[in-house]
Amino acid sequence: MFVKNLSLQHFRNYDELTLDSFGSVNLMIGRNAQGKTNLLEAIFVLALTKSHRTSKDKELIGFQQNAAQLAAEVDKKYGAVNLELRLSSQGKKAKINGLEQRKLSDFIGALNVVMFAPEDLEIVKGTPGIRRRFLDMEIGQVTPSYLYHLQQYQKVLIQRNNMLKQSWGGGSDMTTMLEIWNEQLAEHGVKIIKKRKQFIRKLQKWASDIHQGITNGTERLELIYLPSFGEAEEEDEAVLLRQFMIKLSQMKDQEIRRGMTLAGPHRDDLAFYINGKEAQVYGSQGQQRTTALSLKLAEIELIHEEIGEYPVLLLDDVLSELDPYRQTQLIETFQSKVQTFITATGIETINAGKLKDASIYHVQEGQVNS
Ligand SMILES: Nc1ncnc2c1ncn2[C@@H]1O[C@H](COP(=O)(O)OP(=O)(O)OP(=O)(O)O)[C@@H](O)[C@H]1O
Repeated sequence: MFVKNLSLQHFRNYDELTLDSFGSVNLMIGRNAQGKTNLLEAIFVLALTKSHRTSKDKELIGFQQNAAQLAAEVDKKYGAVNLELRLSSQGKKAKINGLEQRKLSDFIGALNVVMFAPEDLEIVKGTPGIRRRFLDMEIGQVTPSYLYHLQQYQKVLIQRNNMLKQSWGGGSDMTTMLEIWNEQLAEHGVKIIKKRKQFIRKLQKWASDIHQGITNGTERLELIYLPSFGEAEEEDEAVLLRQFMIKLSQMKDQEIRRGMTLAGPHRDDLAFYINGKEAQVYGSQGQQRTTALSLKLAEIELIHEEIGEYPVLLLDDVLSELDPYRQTQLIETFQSKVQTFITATGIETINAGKLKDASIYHVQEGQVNS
């Protein structure tokens, strides 16, 4: 997959911008707060209709503006596609080749990206919610139906939680309503859990190989899914459905007392183990960073395996954070097979000698010069 060009209107600090003829490796150089990350973010938003760093679309729209427009032409295995996305307070409008898409999930996946940014360390170190967001974003990119089930699940979850909060005292009316919600929750929840398990199993395969390579064979990385019920290995939908329903009925009294849903994919987590020890608890900062890097590199391979072509790689301010060995390892992974966009404050901060034929862009106060 190859992003040929990008145009932005009222996106972050870009009033009007058109960049043509991107190369295989594109280096965005500039001082802090000039708009380098905003460029990578724009490509990310065109892929997922969401930012990697904020859930508030309003922040993406230029100050004093009502709407932002993003567009790019992407070369894919089966031809070129034109992507357009408009963000405004009324919502999002997405077009592929000029045709408006009824559902955003029909737009997501036309462009695939893998973003690696300093905050990805939080996938290893941070709260379970960050890991679930990581899983949801990554699976959603390659499996649009996952996003549908996620949306439906979240709707049911809100309604079910509202009912639990209203504390009807657990009478028979409530029991009947709960049973209806339970069925809907489990129907969508099971699809989400199954996909997450499959994704983690495949990601584990790539990530552990890559991690071994980066650490010269000294570290064995394992990814372990921590479901809120049942066994991590169970992937049979009928079994999962039964287990989910049983768990919900076991938790009923506790849920009424606490006024919230206590089992389901919204309570799942993912753990990383290095040589048998949990990285979040025992890993050094360096090991946690390498784990995040292995995950991202694994994603590149996984997307390739799933859709038959490589995603676009977005490296935001990360090369300078890696030691020369890891930088080289990373560069060798993407060089000549994955189109890459890299931000850095100065060319001297990265091992530019290893980068072949990089196109260089200078970013200053929302203006870009090549
Ligand atoms: N909605 C917005 N409208 C206008 N400008 C914005 C908006 N959001 C952020 N900015 C501006 O964008 C700039 C930050 O851009 P960006 O995050 O791309 O920085 P950067 O060049 O990657 O810097 P660093 O190297 O520090 O990460 C800031 O000047 C900020 O004021």
